[in-house]
Amino acid sequence: MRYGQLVMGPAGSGKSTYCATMQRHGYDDKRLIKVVNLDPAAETFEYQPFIDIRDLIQLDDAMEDEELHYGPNGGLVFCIEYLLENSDWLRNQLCGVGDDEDEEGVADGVEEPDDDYILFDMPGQIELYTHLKAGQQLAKLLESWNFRLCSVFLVDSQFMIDGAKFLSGTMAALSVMVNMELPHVNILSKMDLLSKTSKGQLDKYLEPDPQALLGEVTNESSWGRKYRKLSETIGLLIEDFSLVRFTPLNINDEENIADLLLMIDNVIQYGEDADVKTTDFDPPEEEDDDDVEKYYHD
Ligand SMILES: Nc1nc2c(ncn2[C@@H]2O[C@H](COP(=O)(O)OP(=O)(O)OP(=O)(O)O)[C@@H](O)[C@H]2O)c(=O)[nH]1
Ligand SMILES: [Mg+2]
Repeated sequence: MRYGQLVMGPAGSGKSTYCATMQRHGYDDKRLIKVVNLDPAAETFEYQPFIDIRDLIQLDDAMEDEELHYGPNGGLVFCIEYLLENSDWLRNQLCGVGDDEDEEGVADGVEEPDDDYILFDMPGQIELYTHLKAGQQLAKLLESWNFRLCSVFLVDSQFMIDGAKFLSGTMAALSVMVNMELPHVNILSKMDLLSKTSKGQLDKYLEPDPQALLGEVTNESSWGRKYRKLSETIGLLIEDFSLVRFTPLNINDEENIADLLLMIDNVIQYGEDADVKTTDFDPPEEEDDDDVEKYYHD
């Protein structure tokens, strides 16, 4: 089994910084956390990439191509689709097969390494995860290569300190959750940049009281007043089903980083395999009640 976090979020929300922070935290803990850069437009980052999509395709390739003629946004989507079409390349890289061996296709005999822990630093093109299928296809591909995955969705905390923004950030997180169909963790990034007052404002939303929150949303603008009932219903829905929760991250606070990593480890059941009991006794047919009872009891 291998473990992976798909690190997603809007442009500039702190994805690459999060990956670098986790990798450094891992080093300090003598734990190897690899990072794969899947952003073809990335220029610099502070982590050591284990694999870099730019070795396969760069955004400029898609934009400068005479036939494709993409702008930056369409170009980015094209690059990710190109990666999915050339998934052999990614699989070879993930299995540590060098480029010169690629010619022979994916080496069928190549074993996937065990216990790898990999963060996938994704592009800030939110539609890849909210409604396009590319994000989900990548997840399915990785799962077929033995990865146990979790979505990690970052939202900049500076954009979450009033009711209307909080509601729209929450809806974005919800659409990623629904579209990706993976265990999901939301992070409020850049907490170190919030003033004391803003932190206080944010606290109110972290344990949301929809009435207080929506009172604010709905009084703010004429739109808010007009659609008061709609906003209230959305707020109550999120509250009732505990659909969306955010965990704050201050990258200067080691304890905060450690707690967050532990939480995500639990979500992907990293390190728990030793406790998983398996059985080679096939579940019996439903009709035989005694056998069914014995199986589950055992
Ligand atoms: N102070 C502070 N700055 C941060 C933090 N996270 C990111 N930044 C800054 O915010 C900017 C964007 O951060 P990135 O990590 O590149 O964000 P990203 O989500 O990878 O951006 P794209 O890949 O362009 O979508 C950079 O200038 C970072 O230094 C944080 O936790 N604290
Ligand atoms: Mg980035």
